[in-house]
Amino acid sequence: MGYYVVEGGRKIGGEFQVHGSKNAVLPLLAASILAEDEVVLENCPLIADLFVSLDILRSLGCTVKLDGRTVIIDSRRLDGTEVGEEMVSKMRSSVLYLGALLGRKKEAKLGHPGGCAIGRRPIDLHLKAFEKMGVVITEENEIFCCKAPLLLGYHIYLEYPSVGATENILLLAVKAEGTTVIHNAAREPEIVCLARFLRACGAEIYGEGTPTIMVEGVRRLHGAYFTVPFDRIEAGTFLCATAATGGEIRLLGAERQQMEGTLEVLEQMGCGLRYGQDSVFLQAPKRLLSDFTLTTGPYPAFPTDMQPMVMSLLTLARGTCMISETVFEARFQHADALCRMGANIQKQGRNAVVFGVERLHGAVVTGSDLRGGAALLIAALAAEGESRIYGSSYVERGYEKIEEALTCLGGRVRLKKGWNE
Ligand SMILES: CC(=O)N[C@H]1[C@@H](OP(=O)(O)OP(=O)(O)OC[C@H]2O[C@@H](n3ccc(=O)[nH]c3=O)[C@H](O)[C@@H]2O)O[C@H](CO)[C@@H](O)[C@@H]1O
Ligand SMILES: C=C(OP(=O)(O)O)C(=O)O
Repeated sequence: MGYYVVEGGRKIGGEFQVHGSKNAVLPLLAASILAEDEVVLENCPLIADLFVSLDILRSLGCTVKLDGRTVIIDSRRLDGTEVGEEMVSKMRSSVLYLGALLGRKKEAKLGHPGGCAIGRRPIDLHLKAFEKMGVVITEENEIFCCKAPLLLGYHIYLEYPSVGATENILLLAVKAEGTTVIHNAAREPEIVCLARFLRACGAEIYGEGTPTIMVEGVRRLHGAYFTVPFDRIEAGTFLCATAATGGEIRLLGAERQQMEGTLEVLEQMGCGLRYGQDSVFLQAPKRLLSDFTLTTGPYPAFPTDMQPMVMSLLTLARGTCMISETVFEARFQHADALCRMGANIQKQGRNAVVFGVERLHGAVVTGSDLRGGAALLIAALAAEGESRIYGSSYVERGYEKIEEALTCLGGRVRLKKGWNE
C-alpha cells in the first residue's frame, strides 16, 4: 500500500497550471463509444481513473492511443458489450458504460460500480430512467444485464439531481427515438461539458446547465475534437493547501464562475482572492477565520467533493464551523484522522462541528477515499513535524502526481510504494 511522507510547516505558493477535470473526462471517454468515427480528447489528466477508462475502452474493442495528454479513441471496431468486474470495481464512473453501450449496441452488462466508499451510492435512478426508455433489466449474480430492443425518448423526472444519472440518461437519449426531457437534471459544469461534447458529435441537446434538459435522438454520432476543461476540484484543493500554509498562489487555467461555491467559503475564511480572465489568485490570511455554517449540495451549492479539504482548513481557523453533508451520508471519514493530528471535530450523523485549534501535529494516518486523502495531505502540509498518509492509491485516482506538484510549490511531499519503504 502506498503512502505519502509529508514534512509540515512549509508554505505552498507560486504558480500552478490546473489539469483537465477528472469528472469531466471520464464521461467523455464513455461517450466516445457512441461516436462512429475517431474522437480526440485534449488536455486529459493522467490519473488512475483515466487509465482504468482506457482499459475499459480497449476491452470493448476500441483502438486507444495516448499521446502526451491527448487521447484518441476509435470505436469503429467496438464489439464488446460487457465491462469486466475488475475495472468496474475500481471506478464509480464505470456505470456510464451502461448508457453508452446501450446507446451504441442496445445491450450492456456491468456489475455494481465501485469508486470511493463515501455512502451507499445506489444506481436506482439510472435504472428506473432506463426502464422508462425501453431498457429491459435483469440482475444475475450482481451483474446488471440490460437489453434495449427499442430505445424511446421519455419525460424523466429525477427525484434527486444525480450527476451520474443525468449523464447516463443523456448517453442513452442521444440515440433514442424521439424526444427525451430530463426534469430536475443535475446542473454541474461536467454535465454541460458532456452535452457540449455530444453536440460536437452531432447530438441535439438543449438546456444543459439548467434543471430541464431536452434531447432529440439522432441515428448516428460522428467523431469530434474536444478539449477537457479544467478540474475545479483540483483547483480548489491547491487553493486550500495554500490557505492552510499561509502562502500565495496563482492558478492558471481556472475559471471563477465554476468555483463560486468554494471561493465564497475561502473569502469568508479571510483569504484574499483576485481573478484574471483565466486565472485565480489567492493570498492566505495571517489566521484563517471560521464561525459560519457550511452545507454541501448539488451545483451551484458548495460541492461535496471540496468538503474534506475545507474541513482541514477549518481545523486551523479561529472559531467554530458546523458542516452539514447533504449529498453523501458517510463522507466524514477523514475527520478521525484529522483529530489524530490534533484537530477538534465532533461528528454526529451528517453533521460535523469543527472547533478551530492553533496548530496541528504530524501523525501516521490513513485516507480511505480520494478527497479524504487530499484533506489529510493539506493538514499534514500545515502541521508541525512529519506525517505519513497511507491510502495514496485513492488520491492517485483523481490527482496527477500531487506529490510532485506540491513539492514544486514549496512543500515537501514524497510518495512511497509499499508498507516498509
Ligand atoms: C465521477 C463523478 O463525476 N463523480 C461525482 C458524481 O458522483 P455521482 O454521479 O455518483 O453522484 P450523484 O450525484 O449521482 O449522487 C448524489 C447522491 O444521490 C444518490 N443517488 C444517486 C444515484 C442514484 O441512482 N440513486 C441515489 O440515491 C447518491 O447515493 C448520493 O447520495 O457527483 C458527485 C456529487 O456531486 C460527486 O461527489 C462525484 O465526484
Ligand atoms: C467522489 C469522487 O469521485 P467518484 O465519484 O469517482 O468516486 C470525487 O471525485 O470526489
